Amino acid sequence: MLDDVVNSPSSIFSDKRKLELDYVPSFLPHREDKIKELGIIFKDILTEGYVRSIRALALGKTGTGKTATTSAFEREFRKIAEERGSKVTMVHINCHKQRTLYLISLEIANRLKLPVPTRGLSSQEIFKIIHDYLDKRNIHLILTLDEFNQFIDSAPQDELYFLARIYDEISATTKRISYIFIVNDTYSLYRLDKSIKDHIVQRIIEFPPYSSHELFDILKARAEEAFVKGAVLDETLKFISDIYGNERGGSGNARAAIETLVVAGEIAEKQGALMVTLEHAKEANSSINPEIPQILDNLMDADLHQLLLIKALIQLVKRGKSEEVQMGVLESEYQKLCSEFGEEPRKHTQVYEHIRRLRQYGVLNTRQSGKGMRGRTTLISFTLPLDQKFEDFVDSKIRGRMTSR
Ligand SMILES: Nc1ncnc2c1ncn2[C@@H]1O[C@H](COP(=O)(O)OP(=O)(O)OP(=O)(O)O)[C@@H](O)[C@H]1O
Repeated sequence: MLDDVVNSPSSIFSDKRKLELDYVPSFLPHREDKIKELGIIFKDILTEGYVRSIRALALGKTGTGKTATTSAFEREFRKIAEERGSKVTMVHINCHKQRTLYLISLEIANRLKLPVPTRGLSSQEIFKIIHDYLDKRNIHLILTLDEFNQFIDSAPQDELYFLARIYDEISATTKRISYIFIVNDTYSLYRLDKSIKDHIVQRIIEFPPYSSHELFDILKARAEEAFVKGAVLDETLKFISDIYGNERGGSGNARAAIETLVVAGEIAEKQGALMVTLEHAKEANSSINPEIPQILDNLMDADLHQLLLIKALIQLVKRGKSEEVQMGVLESEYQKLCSEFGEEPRKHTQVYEHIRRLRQYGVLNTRQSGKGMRGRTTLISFTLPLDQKFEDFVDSKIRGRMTSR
């Protein structure tokens, strides 16, 4: 153990990349059964002559391992297919990034290295080209659509219809495209028309929030990969997993737990300590997790523009007399803030969508103004008390988003 400590360039971290959010470890504690479930659902695709399109729905709250698990499944399934000589390819798309059917279709073509003209074709036509390509080469595609609720919430009905009922549009003997839809709340699904829902909600794999002991195992495995051997005490991991453990009122979010561990490690490193102790974890927790753990937890993933909207609201509330701010006022403050940060402000509909999302996260309240005000307008306020810690938290997240570009 001393060898490791002395020879490592950092006395704390041995490989910090292993703590990055998009890193998928080779072993996922408490999710191996979900990988198996996916394997059972998709195994028929490996059989020569299989003609059907399979649909699985991964459902669970934020940080419950949906992305990591489906990515691990894709990696393992690809390997098995290769060993068996079956032609299966996987494309994992985040609907938060590829927000329209057109962008999704282009991204699939791009990942398959399929040249398609970027102008002049509709998304439906691009899908047809993709299907022909798969057909000619006898390939099955498993398309994972991550954060699919974003697509449900923003896509026009006809695009949703096309995606879900693709084989009404493309006539094919062998249905080459199967899906994994990833969704973090059922609210969007309930709103779907039955004619679409039945093609999406077929086989559901649930991802429950993690309990404390599950989070402990996740953190332990991750600490072994990313930290110098013995640098993180078990009591440190236990403290963090108890904060987020679902049965103790926490969110059961592994992302937030890992992020707390990273900050604790950084504090320890800055202090020149050889170990990440309970005190470091406590300090990390209070710096990133003040009074309202669940809300801040949700904000861990917030988009830069959601954070800028929050900052704009903070400024207005601090400046103004009222806790509630009109939508239009917030929007123009946000636009000013964007120009200070050199960011292109988002359009009204997207701003609206961000506000809706922040309301879902529990950060904001919205209500329609009563009769007293000219016309009806949306009034927006914070659900949590404004304090310096919260402001600092938002500022640090904005800095983080700006520097990670
Ligand atoms: N069982 C697990 N073992 C190891 N790491 C995990 C596990 N579950 C989640 N993680 C890690 O926690 C973080 C969040 O997980 P992931 O992104 O898969 O969650 P998610 O359910 O897709 O969340 P969201 O709905 O917010 O996208 C990632 O860094 C992931 O590697």
